[in-house]
Amino acid sequence: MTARLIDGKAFAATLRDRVATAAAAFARDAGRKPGLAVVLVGEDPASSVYVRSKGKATIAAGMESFEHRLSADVGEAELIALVDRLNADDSVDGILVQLPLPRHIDERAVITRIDPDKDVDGFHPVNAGRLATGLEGLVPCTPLGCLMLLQDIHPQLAGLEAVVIGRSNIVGKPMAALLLQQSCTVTTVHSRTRDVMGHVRRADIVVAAVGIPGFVQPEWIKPGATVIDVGINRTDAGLVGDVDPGAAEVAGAITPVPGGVGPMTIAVLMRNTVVAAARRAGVAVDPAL
Ligand SMILES: NC(=O)C1=CN([C@@H]2O[C@H](COP(=O)(O)OP(=O)(O)OC[C@H]3O[C@@H](n4cnc5c(N)ncnc54)[C@H](OP(=O)(O)O)[C@@H]3O)[C@@H](O)[C@H]2O)C=CC1
Ligand SMILES: Nc1nc(=O)c2c([nH]1)NC[C@@H]1CN(c3ccc(C(=O)N[C@@H](CCC(=O)O)C(=O)O)cc3)C=[N+]21
Ligand SMILES: [Mg+2]
Repeated sequence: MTARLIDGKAFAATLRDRVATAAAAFARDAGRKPGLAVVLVGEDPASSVYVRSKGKATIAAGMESFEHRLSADVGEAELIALVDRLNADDSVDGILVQLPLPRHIDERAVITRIDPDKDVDGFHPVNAGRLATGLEGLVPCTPLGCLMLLQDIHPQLAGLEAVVIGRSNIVGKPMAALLLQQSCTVTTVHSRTRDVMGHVRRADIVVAAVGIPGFVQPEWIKPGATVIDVGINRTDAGLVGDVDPGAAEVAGAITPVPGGVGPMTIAVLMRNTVVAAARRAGVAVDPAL
């Protein structure tokens, strides 16, 4: 058996089309375009590439893009002052501070400074709390993109066994919260879990967010399970995921790397920006977005 490949790139393109339609409706109703501010500190080449592709996607969706590039030695106070200005700027609906930040800057201090209603990454503890308690908020882009792919394959997620590998605040924890909200039976495993394989073997849905190339072995996968590979690892062999490619011979459906979750992350960022704009302006937005 060979798994169906989940085409995240194509799915992301359809989501970006719907976002563009919603952005145009917003512009008509609110008299201005939705605006996304992206802040990049330092010149890490990979981060630079992401920031450029976010800027392009923002403009292609009919939204305003504000890029702020600061030098690697910028002080924490100066970065926080920029966040304060973006919070106060009415043309800015979404604020994204590219992570990781240089070591001399306290990431937490910067993220908690962002207005939660402009926090399109969904990283602010207020948005984490809203997600955990079922309140309307902004949901982290990568896990929400994974959920959209999963819902496409499993219109009924309720009752399915889901195993999330990894417990970071930006992927694993919000992914588990979203699956729980969908009434999956959710297990989160991490580096201190005694028998990772034993948990993964029971799963109808596996989401791998570990950061170790090829970590998830084909033998761990229950035949027919759906596998979402969040991993983005740069190796000598190129960009690889957290799942061994052999898993495609066992799974029912699997996301490729590249072309799986990565493009969804950017498309959901666009989606979150229009949603944030509509809520801030008090205008309607397509509830299916
Ligand atoms: N496609 C996209 O858009 C995105 C992709 N990524 C990618 O996803 C991956 C995960 O990212 P992120 O969550 O930020 O990574 P983190 O490093 O923050 O978290 C990794 C998690 O994996 C767990 N882990 C590490 N080793 C093991 C092990 N041997 N067994 C079980 N669990 C283990 C860690 O456990 P513990 O908590 O105990 O340390 C931790 O919870 C990376 O490859 C990253 O590049 C990330 C964001 C967006
Ligand atoms: N505040 C913040 N928010 C983020 O969302 C954020 C961040 N910081 N820091 C870095 C990570 C990583 N991330 C990715 C986005 C898109 C792809 C993506 O589009 N990947 C393509 C391939 C791109 C390539 O070839 O390099 C793919 O998987 O097909 C990957 C990774 C967002 N992140
Ligand atoms: Mg730091």
